[in-house]
Amino acid sequence: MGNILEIINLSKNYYGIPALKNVNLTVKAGEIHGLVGANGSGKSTLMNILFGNRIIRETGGYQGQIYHRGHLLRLNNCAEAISLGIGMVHQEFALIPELTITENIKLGREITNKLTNRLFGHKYSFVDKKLNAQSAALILNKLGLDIDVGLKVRNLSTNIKQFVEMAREIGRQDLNFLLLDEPTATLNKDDAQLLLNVLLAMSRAGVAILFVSHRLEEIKQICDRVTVFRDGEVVSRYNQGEISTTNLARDMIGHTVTKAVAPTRTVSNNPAMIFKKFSVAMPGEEIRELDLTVYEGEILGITSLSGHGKLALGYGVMGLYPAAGEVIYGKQKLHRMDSRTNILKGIYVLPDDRQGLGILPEHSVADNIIFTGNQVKNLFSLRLPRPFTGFLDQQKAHRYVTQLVHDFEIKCTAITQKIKELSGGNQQKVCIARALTVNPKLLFVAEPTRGIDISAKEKILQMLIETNRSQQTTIVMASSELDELKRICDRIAVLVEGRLFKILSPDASDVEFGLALAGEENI
Ligand SMILES: Nc1ncnc2c1ncn2[C@@H]1O[C@H](COP(=O)(O)OP(=O)(O)OP(=O)(O)O)[C@@H](O)[C@H]1O
Repeated sequence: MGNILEIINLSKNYYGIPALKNVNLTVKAGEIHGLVGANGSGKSTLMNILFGNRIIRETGGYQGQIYHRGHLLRLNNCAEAISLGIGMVHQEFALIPELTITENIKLGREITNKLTNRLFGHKYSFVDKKLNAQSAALILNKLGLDIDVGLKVRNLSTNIKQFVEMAREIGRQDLNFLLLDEPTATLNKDDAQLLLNVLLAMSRAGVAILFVSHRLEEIKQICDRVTVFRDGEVVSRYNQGEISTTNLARDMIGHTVTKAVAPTRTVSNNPAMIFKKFSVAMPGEEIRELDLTVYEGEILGITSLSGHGKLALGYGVMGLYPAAGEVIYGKQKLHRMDSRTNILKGIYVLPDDRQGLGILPEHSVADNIIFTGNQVKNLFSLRLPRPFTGFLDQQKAHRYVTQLVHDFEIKCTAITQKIKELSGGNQQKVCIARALTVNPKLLFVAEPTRGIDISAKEKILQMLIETNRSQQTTIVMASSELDELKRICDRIAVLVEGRLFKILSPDASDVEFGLALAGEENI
């Protein structure tokens, strides 16, 4: 089969710092080609070049040649890529928040009304809302999602947004080359499998796919070939049959990875937080009348299928979506679901929506790490008498941030670098560093290892365990990564349709979890 894509000696610098060095790569028609590498190794940069993303031109372009179906590719913008049949599913979503799910999926290729087509021509015809909605719902059904397609994207959870992004691309008839930047990062195994099946079907239909994932098992399962990046260079390449997750991990990280595991123990039965008939109206991810007790000092896992509520609990407590019911924290009822009030009480929520809620994009890595700790607890302020309070202790902040950047292996040119210039995984590490800086009594984390490479993932899990054990921080971890939950949690709550279905021990088998996630009792 011929090459859809041929890349010759591709290099890219950002402000003189190399992100890609002499990359050579081919992708054949109908091939699924995996791309793996540690955080900051250049994967998204390559994808952005291939999709004509303007950040590439704004930062000085690239060197080397790219051929798409035999023609030299020189893209000025993403619209040109789309017109050539290239599609992209972004790591950080590229959806229009104010439009509905249908409008996002059908944008630019709406089905128009037959009668007005005949009267005014296609260009001036009315959009057939009903048919568009039916078609969007059908595409989402292929991905296993049953949702009201009239909902605005602004209010959706990250995993539902991921389905919408994917649906927008698979609904295209003209697609010949699809770029996927971690499309399964927000999905649990079952949801991810549905998506992988769709990718396999697309490849059988001749679409070439470049597939970035930190889940090496997925790479092994569906890729015809895989290329490994380290520090912007190709370090190895494997054909299907030769792909082993151990080799991929070794090549991309350069060392072996030790898995974080928390020894089992008995936790206190003092409640840290009690939810009584607690509901959160997060569209597509609602929690309905949840009764749940979180115990002091435990790590409680929360999992569910996509759209069944696992992400909404922390958002509800912080008042980011309308909530109803009762929450008792310690011995007192929480009267206000409000971020600042609750942070002062020792509650902190690390959201999964990094771009929307997690980072201050125009600020430095250092500012992002110390921001909440300093704003709310004055952790880095000079201890001066009034009225001289509020000045930053630069040295203390510098020492602290430098240490965390080292411990978390955050890849940045300096702690003064703007966070928006970091790779996605490195931004996520900064968000976690900020949460741990606040040293909360009760920490809600949602998808903490999303987009994180296999080495840093274990470091983050280890840090959560250490914070829990040494600071007695109670942790509620919402995740689609069952394996991670099983390794670090004391108990795991399974939600079905926004309600607590079951609480399982981390030792429960995958079959028991599978049944619970599907809302079925053990036989
Ligand atoms: N806009 C930018 N300005 C400056 N440097 C950037 C910019 N975007 C990316 N970089 C740098 O280029 C390098 C490669 O980043 P890239 O996002 O391509 O990595 P990645 O392999 O996709 O990582 P991840 O797995 O974390 O998504 C990183 O060192 C990053 O800091």
